[in-house]
Formats: sequence, structure tokens, C-alpha cells
Amino acid sequence: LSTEKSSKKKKVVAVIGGGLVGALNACYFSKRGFEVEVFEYREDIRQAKLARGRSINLALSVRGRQALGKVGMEEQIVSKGVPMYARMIHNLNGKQYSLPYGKKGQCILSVDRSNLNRELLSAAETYPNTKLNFSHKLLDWSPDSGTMTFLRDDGSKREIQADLIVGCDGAFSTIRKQFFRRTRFNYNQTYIPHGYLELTMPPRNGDFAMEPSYLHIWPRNTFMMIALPNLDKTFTCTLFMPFDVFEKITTGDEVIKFFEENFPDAIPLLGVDALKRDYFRIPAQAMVSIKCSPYHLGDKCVIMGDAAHAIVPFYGQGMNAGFEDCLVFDEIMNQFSEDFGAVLEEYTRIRVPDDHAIADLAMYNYIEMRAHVNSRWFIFRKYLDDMLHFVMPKTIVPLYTMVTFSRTRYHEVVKRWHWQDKAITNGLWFCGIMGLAGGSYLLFKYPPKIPDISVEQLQSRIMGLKWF
Ligand SMILES: Cc1cc2nc3c(=O)[nH]c(=O)nc-3n(C[C@H](O)[C@H](O)[C@H](O)COP(=O)(O)OP(=O)(O)OC[C@H]3O[C@@H](n4cnc5c(N)ncnc54)[C@H](O)[C@@H]3O)c2cc1C
Ligand SMILES: COc1ccc2c(c1)CN(c1nc(C(=O)N(C)c3cc(Cl)c(F)cc3C(=O)O)c(Cl)s1)C2
Repeated sequence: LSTEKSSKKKKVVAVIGGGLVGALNACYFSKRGFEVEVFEYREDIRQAKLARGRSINLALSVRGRQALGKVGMEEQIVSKGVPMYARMIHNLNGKQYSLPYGKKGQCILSVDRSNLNRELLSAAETYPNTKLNFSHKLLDWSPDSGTMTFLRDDGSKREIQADLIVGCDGAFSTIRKQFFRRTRFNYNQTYIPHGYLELTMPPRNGDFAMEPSYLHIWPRNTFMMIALPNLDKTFTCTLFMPFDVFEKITTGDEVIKFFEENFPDAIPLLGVDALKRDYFRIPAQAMVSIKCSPYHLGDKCVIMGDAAHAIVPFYGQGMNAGFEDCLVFDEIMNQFSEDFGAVLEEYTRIRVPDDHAIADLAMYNYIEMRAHVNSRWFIFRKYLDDMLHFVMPKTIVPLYTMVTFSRTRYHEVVKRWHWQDKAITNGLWFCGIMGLAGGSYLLFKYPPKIPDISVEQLQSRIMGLKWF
């Protein structure tokens, strides 16, 4: 009798989108031994001889690092990141204040977006069961048949089937479009009135133009600029402003005038001519916040990263949350022994509250910073948070610490933050009332010596101002 080995053919997983989350997800599924096909609209960015133009960078923190670690990529990526141990707040008068992120050694990393994407794609490609298909644009797909239709750069079309479709095709996801046909699919999106523009701050005398191990911030209420360092000793500055302000600045001189009023210390570092040129190179980009649920369709399709939750960048968490999506999904795959129906349902149940929470936190921080965060307020709040944390380390943990330096589930961070806020407010009320009670008790117990003079004498002294 031939003992035919039941050749259990591994299932095919199609990852749509070869961006940061898609490339990392490909590593996760490949590591599990699935047949993985990645379909990316753009050409292979590792081949494109992009002139080493501006490098766009991102803040990588604990959640993203742990997700990279699970597929053995953490060290490789961290080694090419620039550590930022503190914020450097730039005052309007040019004074700078540094605010550490935490205990000694605690830092976030500034990583180059394109390099990160390239390294993750190459890591996915090292798995023999993984194929990367570039210049493949997903036109549409059918939830009934699971068939996906791709347009290739020679204009030809290609139909593909898979056992699992993982939509990592970003904020304007094509995969997500089919979710709208499903009953009870919830979706909302908000464009904020601010846009962003990236400027490059070149090295000065061959070295960083500012202190490199910091996330530099110029908080100016409705405006804000931040700068993250790059390995090539440049800084990528991101300017956040309302679109109607961007639209009012139409000439180089108006740019300089605006910077003289709001970011005077940055002008010599950016360079007047470079600033006038770079400012108009590309128009300000929009920022959108997208929340939706569920994240899956049956046992066939799941969306992750910006395709599931595009968030405003005011916590530096979008990529970190997307990377954490991959990690959480992988943990659930273990729990449910890769039974896609059970895994996808559990993934939505677990992950939707967390990704919605970080979307809300990022939007809250945007509104707070736009409303009343200038340098003084920013510094005061951080000192208050850190002082309370020092006094009651187990009770009060700063919000940014829970978001950026822990893997506390985002929705639990929000719950804890509300609880802490109530505790601090009650605590301040308690101190106030105790102070009042204590004061009145002391006044009662040790009444101040009132000179025994008549009312008339007192009046004449007040009138005559004879205070001796
Ligand atoms: C100004 C700014 C600053 C930010 N700073 C930070 C930060 O400091 N830290 C942080 O963690 N996050 C940050 N983010 C968020 C971060 O950039 C995103 O969360 C992250 O890029 C999401 O990755 P993704 O792979 O889900 O989506 P994307 O990076 O958008 O990748 C989607 C991929 O899918 C491809 N694609 C799209 N449609 C199709 C299609 N139809 N067919 C085939 N392929 C398709 C695209 O070409 C792309 O490669 C920032 C965002 C902005 C805007
Ligand atoms: C590349 O483009 C971008 C754009 C925005 C960000 C980043 C990279 C990285 N970002 C980080 N934000 C935090 C944070 O928790 N908070 C509350 C902050 C929020 C703002 Cl808006 C800020 F300016 C400083 C802090 C701060 O605390 O330093 C980190 Cl921690 S990292 C925001």
C-alpha cells in the first residue's frame, strides 16, 4: 500500500499593499509557512534609483519595536534609527527646554520611512514561500468568489484567488471598499483643517544643525513644527498649519516673514533660500482620521494598518499601531490554531476598541495642542505629569508614557487616563478643601491678636493711614 503522505497544501495568503504594514505582515505570514503573495501598486522601491532626496522619517516606539522583534527585525531597524531621549521645546524667544521621555535610556527612534519599507520587503523576500508582485494595482475584488483583479503596468489584467486576503492598502484602501456592501459596516472619516509640509534642515559645518538626540518641537497653538533627526545628519521638519494659513503664504518673502514671526530660530538653520524653495516644492498634504468596524469579512478578508485605521499623526503612533496589528493578529492565530473564521472574528473583537482608542487619543491631542499648547503650557503639563508620576509612580502614569513606552492596550490606556484625571481632580479638590478646613481650624484655634481699640479709633487710623 503506498503510504501517500497527505500533502496538506499550505494556504495562500494575498497581502494587498507593500507599504510598511503590508511588508511586515508578509514576514509574519511567511514565517508561518503560508504561500504569501504581496501585491503592490508602486514599482519596487528598492530598484527605483530615487535620488537621495528628502528622507521622510517616523517615530518608532515600543509597540512597533516589539512587532518587528517577533520576526527578528528589531535590531536591524533600530541600528538604523536615531534615538531621541527627550523633546527639545523651542520658545518663540529662541530659548530651548529639554523634557526627557522617561528614565535614563528610555527613547523613541527616528527611522527613515523608505529604508524601513525596503528592509521589510527584502526580509519578506528571504522566505522561499513569498513572492512580491510590484506594479500590480488592485482594481476590485469579489467577497463572494474571493477573486481579485489587478491592473499591471503593461495595461494587462490579472485575476488572483487566495484563501485569505489581507488588506494593507492604506487610508484609501480598495479592499475596504467592498466592506461597505456588508450590512452593519460602520465607517467614519474626518479631514482635519490642518495640513502638513516637510522641510529638510541640512547639516551645518558637517554636523547636525541642532542637538541630534531630541524630537524638536516648536509648539505655537494653531501652528506647530517638529523636527526628527536622520542618519545623514539632516533633520526632517514637519510644519503643521491650517490650510487657510498655507493658502495665504504665496511668495518666498511671505514665507520668511511668517517664519520670522513664529519660528525665528529655525530660519538660519533651514537657510533662507532653501526655505523659500522647499516650502513651495509640493503643496501641503491633508490628514485624515478614519475609523471603521468590523475589520474582517467572513473567513476571507481582514484589513490592517491605515486601511483599517488612518489616524492623525499627533502621537506618532500610526505605523506603531499598524505594526502592533500584525503582532496581535499573530497572537490570535496561535490561540485559534490558524482557523481563519475564528481568528478574524476574534481579531475584530480585540483590535477595534484599541485602534479606535488611539485614533481618538491622537485627535484629542491634535485639538489640545492646537487650542492651548504653546511652549509654556507644554512644559508645565509635562512637569506636572512627571512630578505626579514621581510622587505616585504606581498611581499616576503620564498618558504619553502609556501610549509610547508600553504595550498597555490602547483602550485600557484611555480608561486609565480618565481614572487618573478624575483622581488628580479629586485630589486637587481634596487638597483645596483640606487647606480651607485646616486654615479655618488654625484661625479658630489661634485667633490673630486684634488690637483692643474701638471701632471709631480703627476708622480714624484707616482714614488717617496712621499705621504705627
Ligand atoms: C505627517 C505624518 C507623520 C507621521 N508620523 C508617524 C510617526 O512618527 N510614527 C508612526 O508610527 N506613524 C506615523 N505616521 C503614520 C504612518 O505613516 C502610517 O500609519 C503608515 O504609513 C501606515 O502604513 P500602511 O502600510 O498601513 O499604509 P501605507 O504606508 O499607506 O501603505 C499602503 C501601501 O499600499 C499600496 N496600495 C494602495 N492602494 C493599492 C492598490 N489598490 N493596489 C495595490 N497596492 C496599493 C500603496 O502603494 C502603499 O505602498 C505619520 C503619518 C503622517 C501623515
Ligand atoms: C514625523 O512626523 C511626526 C508628526 C507628529 C509626531 C511625530 C512625528 C512623533 N510624535 C510623537 N508624539 C509623542 C507624544 O506622545 N506626544 C504627546 C507628542 C505629540 C506631539 Cl504632536 C509632539 F509634537 C510631541 C509629543 C511628545 O510628547 O514628544 C511622542 Cl512620545 S513621539 C508626534
